[in-house]
Amino acid sequence: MQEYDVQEHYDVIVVGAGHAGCEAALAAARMGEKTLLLTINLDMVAFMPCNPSIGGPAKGIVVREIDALGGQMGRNIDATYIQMRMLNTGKGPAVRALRAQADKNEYHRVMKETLEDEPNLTLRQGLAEKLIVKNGQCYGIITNTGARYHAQAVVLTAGTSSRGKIIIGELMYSSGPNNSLPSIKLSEDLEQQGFKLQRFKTGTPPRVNKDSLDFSQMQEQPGDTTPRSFSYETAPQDYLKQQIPCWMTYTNAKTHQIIRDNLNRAPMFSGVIKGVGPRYCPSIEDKVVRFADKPRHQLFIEPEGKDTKEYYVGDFSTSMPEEIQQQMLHSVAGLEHAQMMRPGYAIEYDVVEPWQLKQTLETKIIKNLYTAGQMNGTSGYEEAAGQGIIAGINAALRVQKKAPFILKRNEAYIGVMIDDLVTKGTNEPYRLLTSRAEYRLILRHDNADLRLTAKGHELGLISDERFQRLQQKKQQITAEIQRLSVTRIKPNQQINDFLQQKQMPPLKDGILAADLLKRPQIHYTDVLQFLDSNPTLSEQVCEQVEISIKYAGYIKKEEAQIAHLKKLEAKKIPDNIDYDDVHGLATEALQKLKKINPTTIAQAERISGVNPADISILMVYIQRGRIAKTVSK
Ligand SMILES: Cc1cc2nc3c(=O)[nH]c(=O)nc-3n(C[C@H](O)[C@H](O)[C@H](O)COP(=O)(O)OP(=O)(O)OC[C@H]3O[C@@H](n4cnc5c(N)ncnc54)[C@H](O)[C@@H]3O)c2cc1C
Repeated sequence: MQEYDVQEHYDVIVVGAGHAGCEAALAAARMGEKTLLLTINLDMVAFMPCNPSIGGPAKGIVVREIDALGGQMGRNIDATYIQMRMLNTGKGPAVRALRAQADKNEYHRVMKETLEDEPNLTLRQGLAEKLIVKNGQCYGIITNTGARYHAQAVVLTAGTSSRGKIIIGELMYSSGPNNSLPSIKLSEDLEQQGFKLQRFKTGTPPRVNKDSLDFSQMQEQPGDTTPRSFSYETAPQDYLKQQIPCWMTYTNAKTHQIIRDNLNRAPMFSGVIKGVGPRYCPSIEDKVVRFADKPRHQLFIEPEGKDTKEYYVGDFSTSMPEEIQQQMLHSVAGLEHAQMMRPGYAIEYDVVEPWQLKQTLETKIIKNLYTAGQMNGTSGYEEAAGQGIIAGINAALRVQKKAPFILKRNEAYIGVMIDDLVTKGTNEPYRLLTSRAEYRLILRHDNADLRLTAKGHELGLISDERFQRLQQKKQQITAEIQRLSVTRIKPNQQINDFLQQKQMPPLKDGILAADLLKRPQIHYTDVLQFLDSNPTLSEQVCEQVEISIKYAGYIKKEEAQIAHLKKLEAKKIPDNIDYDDVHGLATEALQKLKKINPTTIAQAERISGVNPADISILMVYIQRGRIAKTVSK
């Protein structure tokens, strides 16, 4: 192919308009950089190849974090959802999670429109095959048509297309998701540049036609009657008025028998395919074998949109041959006559081993080259988008010659995820879980704006007006907490009757309003009835007041741990450290420290195989000033 230089000026190039690529490109463009977003197929922008839903435990928090930083995912799902539910409402605030069922085509269409409307952004169809690299620095990409695009920074977000291979029973062929073109040469080029790649796999269930389903045999899963939104910008009057229900049914002994009888025909299960699969989204074959004592597994039957009859059979992901998938479906209550519109399939793809990345998602091997999303070893739209916005921001900051932007573990789930990836690597598709965060009570769904909006504003991604609104909200929360902390409620008939109803002893002396609120089963709105002249506050402010007071003890504990972490984060490891010169390190610690090259003592501590004794040795070495010249990373 004859190559030619494209005569267009770009600062940042983003390859791939999936969930990571859309956020990366929008962030870079909104920060003022001329950005090219190049993708294999414009009809698959922000495409959801698996479950058409956004959010859920931990993932929903990431969507809010993206929104607080000025990203698009929250706004896009608010504009295109067909059902919204808050999960885990009976549990504590740390694990509550918003989840929305998306209209898959609308989600794609609205995101594409947003990209098209973005002033500094050029959206173009094309397949990137090679990087332009000189002296260890990336200057652009070359496409399959020979176009050479130049820029100062490049973000790769190739997703499951990276040397993708689709598997349906005995059928295997080279392909990206949903029969799209695979990205083969870019993978080969990355290997040639010295990157270590590994193979992961994932799967998706069959889709069925609504008209062939018997919903009378399923349980309805309606949306919440009190609507909510992911984005802090979505106004309540824009909430969807008529939600579409999802449905639930179960597998049974017959389904499991069909699966067991055909395990040798499921290559993803039988081991014919070597890629590592997602532990937290196992195929139905996996579940039947791993949990052999379970008589049934839940299946969620979910619409793919409001203008389509296609329904997604959730939790039924499979790589069985098509005919077996039919049999499996027909064994399930309500699906006896299900007409399969698309078979389920598995996909195997390449991943850049993420320890080769810095916390900014810039690669350690090639300067000005960033990678984000599924190609860094994660699984999920939200995980991809969370990395995308960070890579896009850092690419723009590099062009602007400004300091990088890193979210720490105590600041955001996005920070937890990236730190896990670059510090520990991953041997399987990485999914965010609330259990991965050590500061769960601080990294809540409801306070993402309080944690991150100021950062988004500083980066130029949040408007002054939105920032002012946040400042006002903060002031109202502080003032109300202060008021409840000094206002004493005197004992009287009204409060004692109330306490009796709650099976609590009556008040003898007065009680501070905040102390009353700290009691279990007592809410902020309960306390208000015993106070004079209450201020008019938004629901969001009331929620913060209640959580801040009720969980004050736990929050304080986490804050103390964070203070300790900050001390360790402040202890930088010089870039030019020669670990071979640090005597006494255990062999495993030496190898890992050389491989990961941590930037702080806190990060070094989190590397598995680096023990407290190694950390002490390292700290003494650094304190003694054995390093000739300190170069910041
Ligand atoms: C079959 C299947 C099942 C899945 N199941 C689950 C699941 O159960 N749970 C879960 O959490 N996640 C699942 N996922 C993963 C989910 O789809 C991804 O996590 C998410 O889409 C990743 O976003 P991304 O932006 O990183 O990549 P993608 O969404 O894959 O987007 C990558 C984009 O880059 C484009 N591209 C690739 N290479 C090039 C190139 N060389 N030049 C130009 N453009 C390029 C592609 O065309 C695509 O548009 C599944 C994915 C598939 C395909």
